[in-house]
Amino acid sequence: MAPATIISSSSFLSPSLGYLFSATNSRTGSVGFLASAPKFHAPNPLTATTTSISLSTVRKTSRRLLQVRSVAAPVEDVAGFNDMVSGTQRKYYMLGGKGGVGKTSCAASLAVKFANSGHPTLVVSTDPAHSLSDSFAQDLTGGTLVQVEGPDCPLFALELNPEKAREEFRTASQQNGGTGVKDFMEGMGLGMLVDQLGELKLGELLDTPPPGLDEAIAISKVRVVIQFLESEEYNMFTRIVFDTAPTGHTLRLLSLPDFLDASIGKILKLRQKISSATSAIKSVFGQEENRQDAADKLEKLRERMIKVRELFRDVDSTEFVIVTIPTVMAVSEASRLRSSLEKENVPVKRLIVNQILPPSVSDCKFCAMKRKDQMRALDMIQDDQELSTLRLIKAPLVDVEIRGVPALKFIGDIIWK
Ligand SMILES: Nc1ncnc2c1ncn2[C@@H]1O[C@H](COP(=O)(O)OP(=O)(O)OP(=O)(O)O)[C@@H](O)[C@H]1O
Repeated sequence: MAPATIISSSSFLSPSLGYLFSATNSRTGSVGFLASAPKFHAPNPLTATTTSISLSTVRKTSRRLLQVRSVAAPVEDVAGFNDMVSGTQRKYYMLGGKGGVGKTSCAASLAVKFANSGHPTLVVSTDPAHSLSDSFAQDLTGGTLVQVEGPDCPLFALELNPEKAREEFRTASQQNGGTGVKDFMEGMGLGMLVDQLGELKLGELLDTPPPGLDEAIAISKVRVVIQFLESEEYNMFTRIVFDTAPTGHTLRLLSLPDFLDASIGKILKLRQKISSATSAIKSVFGQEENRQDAADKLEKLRERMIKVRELFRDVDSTEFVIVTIPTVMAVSEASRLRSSLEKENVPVKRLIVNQILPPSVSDCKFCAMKRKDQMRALDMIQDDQELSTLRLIKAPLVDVEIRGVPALKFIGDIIWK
């Protein structure tokens, strides 16, 4: 058998995890890692067997591997990271998939990698069940930008709070002293049309929003944040990474801008029709200002929705990265997600298959079974017409919890090459 070439290696000292070490073998694709000072177990990258070695040996080996890398090895371009990192124009990456597959870990590690590659980066969570704080091991709650400590370049994080955004939207849509959709509609001069508008489900939309609206509002808030970032003070961000909610939420979110645009468009048209006829009466009752204000707010919401839709579909600046794990269920969901994204014209180029069992020469019965299942799921991807055309990024299951910037850098260096 031809000797393996070590093509990459990395190491870091994590306060909570001890000294971690990784090396990738170009022949087997195996990733060896995990060591905890002063003695630890690490798979030997050359033989894929586990050896007990000391920290100083790891340091020496690590140095040697880095030398090998810098002298002989071409950098593997599995994820096409060079392409992702090149250029200083702003790019948006949305990571999404089934619940629990590792979306947050992949999004956070990408953000760290961008920041360490020289891009001032913002990572935003639109998942109502945020885990960015857990992932970065730092309190990022509160709905405002928080700087993440550790990366070379500025990295900021934002956990959007849909509840808060909905409250703000609700307040904005209410008339003086009024509550709920009826007053809002009356404020729009559309009180008498509430019944006819039932078909537009506006009442439902505002009083009991369908799942996904929270996120749409949150995303529209993102747009506001982005506009804010576009101000001189914040125009430094060149990469924005979104950690999205699980598939169902995200799909509804992607189709919502169209739905809202159409609904709001119809409402505004109706309002226009009746406004000239009733303006005299309205001014007698002194409500014209409020009505105009409500109409302006609705129009602004519509404009934001259009911008969100454009953002989702702009091939030059935006990409949706699907994250999955090698199980039949997760792959099937990833396939459906790709197909739905395609229908929505959302650009997708990459698929991460996360938590793949690293190679081993001595599988236990459980691992052997698990590996077989994973192989089946990976074969499924090859045969799937939605997924087989995507750039496949295989990420190993690591034996530590991916928490904190050093751990994210570690996994990021494996995934994003
Ligand atoms: N490659 C991996 N190896 C080992 N553990 C992993 C890997 N990827 C993710 N994990 C772990 O799996 C758990 C879930 O990961 P993560 O929070 O990133 O998933 P998620 O898809 O964002 O979840 P949710 O849908 O709940 O938001 C975390 O504990 C994370 O550390």
